[in-house]
Amino acid sequence: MIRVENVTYSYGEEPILEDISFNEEEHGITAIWGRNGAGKTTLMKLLAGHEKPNRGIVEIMGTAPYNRAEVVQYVCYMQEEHPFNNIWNVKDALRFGQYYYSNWDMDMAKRLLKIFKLHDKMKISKLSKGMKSALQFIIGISSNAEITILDEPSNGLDASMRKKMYQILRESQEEHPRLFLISTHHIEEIQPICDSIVVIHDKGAFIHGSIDEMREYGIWLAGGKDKIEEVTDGQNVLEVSKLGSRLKVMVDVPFNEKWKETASSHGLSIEKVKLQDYLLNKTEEVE
Ligand SMILES: Nc1ncnc2c1ncn2[C@@H]1O[C@H](COP(=O)(O)OP(=O)(O)OP(=O)(O)O)[C@@H](O)[C@H]1O
Repeated sequence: MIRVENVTYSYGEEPILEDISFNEEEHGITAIWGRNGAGKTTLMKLLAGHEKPNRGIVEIMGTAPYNRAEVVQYVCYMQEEHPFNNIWNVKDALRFGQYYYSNWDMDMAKRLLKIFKLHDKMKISKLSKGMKSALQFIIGISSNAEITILDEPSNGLDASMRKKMYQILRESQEEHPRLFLISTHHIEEIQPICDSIVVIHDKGAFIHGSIDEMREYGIWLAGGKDKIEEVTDGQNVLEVSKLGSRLKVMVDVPFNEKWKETASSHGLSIEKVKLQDYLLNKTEEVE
């Protein structure tokens, strides 16, 4: 469905993305995570055909998307600040969706308007940040596009609305299997509904894999300094804090039986690191 091969892209002299590659062959929900300015939006623009790679191949359903109108039949891309016409109301935005996307579901769009407390006649220019995010999300879901790309869809939404959003996303994906690519800073919240994850950092440092595997990684060990040093010898230690004579360290290994036994036999406490903390530390190490 998506092929990105050895892609490099720069706005100026310095590349933002450098020699990145990943394929997405299956339907599902993929989270795109990275720190501010890492290049998430840039990657999404390349996939939606808004930008052209300087080097490498980007393909959507076998076609390079840049400047290809026909790719619209496969891709719905909702940008973070989607440029709606200023004089439009909510109904106009839904009509725009109906016009562009051949599998558009107007009944779904109307149902979602109620859930997110939006009305046909509301002027888009007067919507709050969260309401505008909700409208963009509604268009993304109702498009039923084979590939739906949502840039920071939860921007400005409160916790209860975000919860509804994740639930709708998963249900919609199960009802109409397709590929969602979703950039987010709320990785801890969205990870339970995701199948895979893309982590962008520092140009070429790029990870793509199953979220189940990624979730397994990262443990906290706490206990006596000597014991900690003994068991972490040769391991990738991502964070260290001193608690008097004790140490607490984050180690880049899976939270599995082997490590639970090692911790127990050395009198150390062990805990799983949250995915968000793990990724923050993981992307710290190559800076
Ligand atoms: N049109 C542009 N012209 C020049 N530089 C740009 C342009 N758009 C983005 N950049 C730069 O490219 C880098 C990556 O930006 P991008 O928006 O892709 O990051 P992001 O991961 O989506 O960030 P955020 O999480 O803050 O939204 C940043 O350094 C940004 O300043």
